[in-house]
Amino acid sequence: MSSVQVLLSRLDPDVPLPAYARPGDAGADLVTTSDIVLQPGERGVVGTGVAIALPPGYAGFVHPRSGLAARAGLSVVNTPGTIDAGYRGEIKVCLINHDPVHPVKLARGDRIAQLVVQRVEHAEFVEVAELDATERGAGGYGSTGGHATLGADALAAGEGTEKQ
Ligand SMILES: O=c1ccn([C@H]2C[C@H](O)[C@@H](COP(=O)(O)OP(=O)(O)OP(=O)(O)O)O2)c(=O)[nH]1
Ligand SMILES: [Mg+2]
Repeated sequence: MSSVQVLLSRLDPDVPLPAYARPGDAGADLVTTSDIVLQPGERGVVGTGVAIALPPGYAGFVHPRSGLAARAGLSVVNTPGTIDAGYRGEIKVCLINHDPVHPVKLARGDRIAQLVVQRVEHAEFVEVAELDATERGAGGYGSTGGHATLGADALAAGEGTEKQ
């Protein structure tokens, strides 16, 4: 995998640097600097103890970890969180407990999210009178079918499709 050098400042001297758990991993794990308990449905912002300077043309995206999501219902509210190249503050993570019953207990140093660094482009928005025609057109939000979790009654009632 190609790599890009990203300057980093540790705001909390005891936290580990973001690290890729395996050589081909896309995300470098981030840890929480604080202990936190999230009740069912509760959210909370935690620090990661690091600030970075991404080169221009790059952005960081804070993704949830799938293991914690599946086992505990833990996710990131604004997934993926966007870290702008110009941002020099501490990377923070807005966690949420989606489990309907059990609290999620996290301890300082736990790996709670992962940072994916990607190249990004700025769009040059060019206004035109009409857009070109495509096969998809304006069809979206399930226009191709595949409502696996919706029953026939719900589909007949139009649930899961855009309301006009
Ligand atoms: O999960 C996240 C998301 C964002 N940020 C920081 C870095 C990012 O560059 C900045 C702004 O994020 P965003 O643009 O998503 O938030 P906003 O609500 O639009 O704030 P702003 O008005 O500062 O852009 O906040 C984080 O630390 N963690
Ligand atoms: Mg913003």
